[in-house]
Amino acid sequence: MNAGAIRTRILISSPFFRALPRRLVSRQTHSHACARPGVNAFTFGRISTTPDAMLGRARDRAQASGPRSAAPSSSVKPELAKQLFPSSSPHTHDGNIASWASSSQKPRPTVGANASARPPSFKPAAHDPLVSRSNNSQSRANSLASICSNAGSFQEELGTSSRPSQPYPPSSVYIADDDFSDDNTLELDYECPASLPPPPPPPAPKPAATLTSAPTTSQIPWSSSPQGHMFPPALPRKNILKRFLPEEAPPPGPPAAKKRSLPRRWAQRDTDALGDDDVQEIWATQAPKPLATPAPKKQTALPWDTTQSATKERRKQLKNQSKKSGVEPGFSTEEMREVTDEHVLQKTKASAISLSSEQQHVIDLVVRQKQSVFFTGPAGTGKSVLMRAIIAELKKKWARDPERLSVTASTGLAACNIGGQTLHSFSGIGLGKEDVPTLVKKIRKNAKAKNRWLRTNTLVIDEVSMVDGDLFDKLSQIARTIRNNGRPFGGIQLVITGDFFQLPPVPDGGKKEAKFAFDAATWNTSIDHTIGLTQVFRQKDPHFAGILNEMRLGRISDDTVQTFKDLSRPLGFDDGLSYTELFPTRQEVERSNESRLRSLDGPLVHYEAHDSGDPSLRDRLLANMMAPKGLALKKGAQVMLIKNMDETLVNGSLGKVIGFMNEMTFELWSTNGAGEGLDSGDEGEADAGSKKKIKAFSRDTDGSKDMKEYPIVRFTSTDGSHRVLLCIPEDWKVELPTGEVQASRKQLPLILAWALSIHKAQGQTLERVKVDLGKVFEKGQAYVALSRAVSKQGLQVLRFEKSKVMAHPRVIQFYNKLYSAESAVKTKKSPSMADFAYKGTSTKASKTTGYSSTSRSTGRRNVDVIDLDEEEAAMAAYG
Ligand SMILES: Nc1ncnc2c1ncn2[C@@H]1O[C@H](COP(=O)(O)OP(=O)(O)OP(=O)(O)O)[C@@H](O)[C@H]1O
Repeated sequence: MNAGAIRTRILISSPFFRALPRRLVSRQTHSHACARPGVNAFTFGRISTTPDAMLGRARDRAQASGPRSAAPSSSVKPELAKQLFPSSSPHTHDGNIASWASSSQKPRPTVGANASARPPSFKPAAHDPLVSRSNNSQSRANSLASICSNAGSFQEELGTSSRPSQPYPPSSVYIADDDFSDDNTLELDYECPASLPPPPPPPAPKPAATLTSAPTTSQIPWSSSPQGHMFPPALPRKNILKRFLPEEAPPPGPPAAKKRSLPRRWAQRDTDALGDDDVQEIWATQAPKPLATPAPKKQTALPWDTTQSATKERRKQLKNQSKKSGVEPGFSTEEMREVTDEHVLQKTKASAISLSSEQQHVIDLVVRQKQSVFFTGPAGTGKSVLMRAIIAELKKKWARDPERLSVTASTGLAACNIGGQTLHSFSGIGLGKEDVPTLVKKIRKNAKAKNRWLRTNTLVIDEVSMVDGDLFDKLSQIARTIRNNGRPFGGIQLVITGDFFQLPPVPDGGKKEAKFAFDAATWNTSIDHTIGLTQVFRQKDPHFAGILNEMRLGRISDDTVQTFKDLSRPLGFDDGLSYTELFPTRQEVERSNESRLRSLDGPLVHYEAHDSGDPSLRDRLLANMMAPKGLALKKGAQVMLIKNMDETLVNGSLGKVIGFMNEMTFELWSTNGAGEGLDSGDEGEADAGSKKKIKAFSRDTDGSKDMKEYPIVRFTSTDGSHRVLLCIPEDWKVELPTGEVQASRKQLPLILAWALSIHKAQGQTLERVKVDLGKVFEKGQAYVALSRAVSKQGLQVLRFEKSKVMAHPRVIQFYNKLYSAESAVKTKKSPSMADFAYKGTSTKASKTTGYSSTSRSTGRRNVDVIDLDEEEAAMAAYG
């Protein structure tokens, strides 16, 4: 049976099929009938003429046809029911998305009509989407509304759990001729096993076992060697074989088995996917010493590996090598040695992040359980780290179909941080001021935007606190209309993060106050789970984390006020590195950076960005880019890295410009010990002396290298060690999910970093920060500013006033209701809440943040809610 046949059967025997519109059924079956005449063609041909009645029979037949055909059905059914047909319609709307669609739609059959024509054999079961949808929708809407919308409605929600089912609203979904031009979106991410790629061959013997046993004897013939011998020899194998020619074999007797670690590439790869290169690498690594040439130094790509990825990897290594071994002109020999010493790199590489259990729980919900999730939590709880991990997982999942994942954020800067695009750009709505029918028409005219809506399975939205509630509703309705799917966001899985206590949406001209996303009518029905992250990673000091948390809630004690006032003392560090200043307004920022740059001696060096892309789009797309169009630097300038280089040199690392060199001179510095003879403390002379040498050297070169001078920056990396980097231009791209580049900018990965706006600093972690709260104008702004700091020791606060600490009452109410729901759940012990609730505990979290950590679910659709402790609840209740 081919894949198509199996797929069709599963559709028939699943609840999904019952909800398929008539025309789609006919189309699916028709194509199948054409492909496979005979029994199937007959069956499906009949279905295509009288669908509903035939569906029942087909399903019965499929079920009766034996365990083989029934198995996929039963295993798929609940999953599909859960994923495809949860409650959908926003309670503020009648569910008739036709009213949102363009007026040019033709009369169409409706799902409602199909539902009413269902034969008795389709009596709604617990998982029948056509019935439970209405039921779920109602109870879930109530449940969620009770949590987030109505002050006293939680009790009501508990009381409504036994409400009778309500019929599905009739005639609610219209189908346009081209609405199923992309039928496979309807399958979402389910594929029947037979349509998947063939299963991998049985696992190869464990590499560890193979590899450790190999060197113990020199007489391993090819036939008993690892499965690499199965592969046809390639040219370079000559070298490998040479090592194992009998005459070159070591003398008989077991040579001392040397403990060898696995090559990294081996460890990362599937053992059953060994290629020629792997064989070579394994042999190279395994070759006993006396046999042949010494084992080559550990490489991740061999010279003869000319695959694109290997070449890219090698280039990257070379680039990193030259960067990492850089020596700072003007530093003493000892300091230079310290910088170039390999141990610095070794040490820094050890500090990789491992996700906490609550972070992993969210990954599980999103990636494995395919739930729509909103995860929130105070500043520094690792929301961005988690989001990046989720994106990485989802990218792996959709490696073959990358358009299924769309990564967006509310602002350009936030989007850059996660390698995505703005929500506006993704949706193709421009500024999005028009009403939904107009926006839908606009998108339908834009094939790319329409395709994005149709192809997306998972939509990531970062920094949701800055997404306007009306925009959220519009997007949900647009998705439902364009995808012709009445579920929230047209069935797209949402992965949303942000902290509503941080910066709110920027209100547009007409509106007095911004509307939060959680105030959107469709918010509750769009989110399956709300998870509260509780473990603060940024601040290690529990007291500091605690007072920041007070600020977050806008309720600070007198002691806390005093603590912040005491932080007005100047910051003093003796390593020459200054602090970052944060200001509420952009003017203050520019003024500060310019004056600090002016105050430095020495010539100004300008770096103009090289932009490319469609000129009509380019400037707008690149306007929000962190990398500036023009950058002026001087020796001694304080800069911030705006791109991740490796584990310890990351976006946000602070550094100081210590000189300017071209790539050639920098290489010479690092490889030829160009720092010899430099006296520490005499940077000027050192520079001059070394440049003389370098000039002489560069005359001998063929001029193929870029001789432009770039800044050499001495960074303090995340583990506190110093790293020196020649900062050469990097690329920033604004691209579509397909990888098509819309605009790009080539610029140094640096910005002046004496001062930043608080809005730009959102999402950053700063070791040393001075905050001037004088002109704070926004709720959450003071909290965002102060919570960037890692410690009190690295924080200076100017013009702190209690009145500057403002939390939005609506936000307090929102979080407070999550708490109330949690309290109620604790009392009632709802049996269903355990289904998806986060069960891990985090004692560390309660120690460091004063939070208790479990999150619970409150209803059939399981909404996890944040569990606040008494103190916080008391504070939150104030709102
Ligand atoms: N699991 C983890 N283990 C160790 N460190 C972590 C972990 N998760 C996050 N961090 C660190 O905590 C700091 C804050 O993380 P992150 O910026 O993701 O927090 P956030 O919740 O997004 O903060 P904000 O709301 O302020 O943007 C970073 O320095 C990050 O490296």
